Amino acid sequence: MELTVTDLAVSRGGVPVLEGIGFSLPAGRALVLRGPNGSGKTTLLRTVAGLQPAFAGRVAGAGERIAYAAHADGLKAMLSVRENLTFWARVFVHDGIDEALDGFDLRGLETRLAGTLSAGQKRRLGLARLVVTGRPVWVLDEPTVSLDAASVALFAAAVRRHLQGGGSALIATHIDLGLDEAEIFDVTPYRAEPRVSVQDEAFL
Ligand SMILES: Nc1ncnc2c1ncn2[C@@H]1O[C@H](COP(=O)(O)OP(=O)(O)OP(=O)(O)O)[C@@H](O)[C@H]1O
Repeated sequence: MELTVTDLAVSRGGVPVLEGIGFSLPAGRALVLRGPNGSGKTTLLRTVAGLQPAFAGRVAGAGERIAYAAHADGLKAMLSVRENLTFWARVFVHDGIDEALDGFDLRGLETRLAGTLSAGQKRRLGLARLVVTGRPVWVLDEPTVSLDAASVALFAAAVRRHLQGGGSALIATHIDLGLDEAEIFDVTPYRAEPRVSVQDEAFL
């Protein structure tokens, strides 16, 4: 089943941000959202994840198929790395804890409290959580913030495994992930149609 976005329009704080957005994301594929700051990438991801209402258009194939990872890592500071993954695996009634630990190089940190991790280590754990959700559509907002080059490569490899397993990924990022197989979708800043005044119309 593919994720399909059709003619989507979204406002934030009463101001139009996105209009006429459409794409489809089949199983096994990744789509990278590009666009300048403020163009609406986060807004689009939040709408796809069901966290932001649209005022027009349609999102199909999302809902409970989505695993959403935003800027905040959302970790339980007083649980260990393994306990965090176990917690989320139970919430999503899935497993994959060992795959998550191995995939994000977290074995050496398994017993550490999440609250004591460095920013990049927290990010790795936050992303490892995707694996234990078992959900097919990963929706990721700037997933590589705080990651060093080696961790970006781990992340790209995890996405690739997810795609090979029949999953898909929608990713907003400003950096090159090295995912050559990903398609690019440009989110262009919303521009209101220029209004033509009655006076101007006289000259048209
Ligand atoms: N709660 C809000 N109220 C009003 N405007 C908002 C709100 N949240 C976001 N916006 C505006 O919506 C527009 C799109 O924001 P969004 O965060 O989706 O952009 P982005 O492409 O993800 O940006 P960046 O690359 O900086 O992360 C921006 O102009 C932003 O200021």
